[in-house]
Amino acid sequence: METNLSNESYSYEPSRIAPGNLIQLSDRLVNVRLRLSRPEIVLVDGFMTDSECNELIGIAQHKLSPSTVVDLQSGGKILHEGRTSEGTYFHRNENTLIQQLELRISELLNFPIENGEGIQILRYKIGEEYRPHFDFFPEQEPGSATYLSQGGQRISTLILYLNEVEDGGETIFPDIHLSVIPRKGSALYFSYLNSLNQTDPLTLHGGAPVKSGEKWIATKWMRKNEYK
Ligand SMILES: O=C(O)CCC(=O)C(=O)O
Ligand SMILES: [Fe+2]
Repeated sequence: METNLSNESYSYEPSRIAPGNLIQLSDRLVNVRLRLSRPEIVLVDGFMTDSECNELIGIAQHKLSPSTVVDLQSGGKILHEGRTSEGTYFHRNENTLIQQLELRISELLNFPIENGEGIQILRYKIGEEYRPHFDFFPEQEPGSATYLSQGGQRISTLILYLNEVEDGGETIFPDIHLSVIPRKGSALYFSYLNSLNQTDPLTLHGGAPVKSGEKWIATKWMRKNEYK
């Protein structure tokens, strides 16, 4: 008799990301550096050039404000001690660089641009962090309803590292004991919603406190349906 010792409830499905060590996108060749299948995590190098990273930081740095989290009761955005970065958003298509990145992301993920939220930029200074959390919305909480009404549940996250962090600032997955060290131009993908609408609890993750230097990232969340 087969016994499910792992106590797993999430059913894993084939990756959307192409196989192989190198992936040719229409404007870049990117190198896959790590693939994990449970949970699904893919790390690629060379997703952005240094000058694209610098340009993105340059246009974001003047419009940062303190990061918020969703209040699960009201659906409003609130400040929270677990998330101490500053950030900003770009609308889809907001400028040429954003447009190019959105096309590249959509090609890497084999998923429609229209399902993407606007790119979020975050800056963490020394001591700032984002404590472990899920990027999907808890379906049973009243505060999730407004978010879920704009394109449905999130299915995946792509984090773009825009600079090198002198020390600290890893993206951590505590339940699988994984830390990813930021590298300028690299992209970290993880997915957590399958076609059965199950969400993967192993994708609990956070941004560890920066110990030295600054950390800049851009984040693209994909929704199940078109995001409006
Ligand atoms: O800072 C990180 O590495 C993680 C960021 C993150 O989890 C998020 O933006 O949702
Ligand atoms: Fe997150």
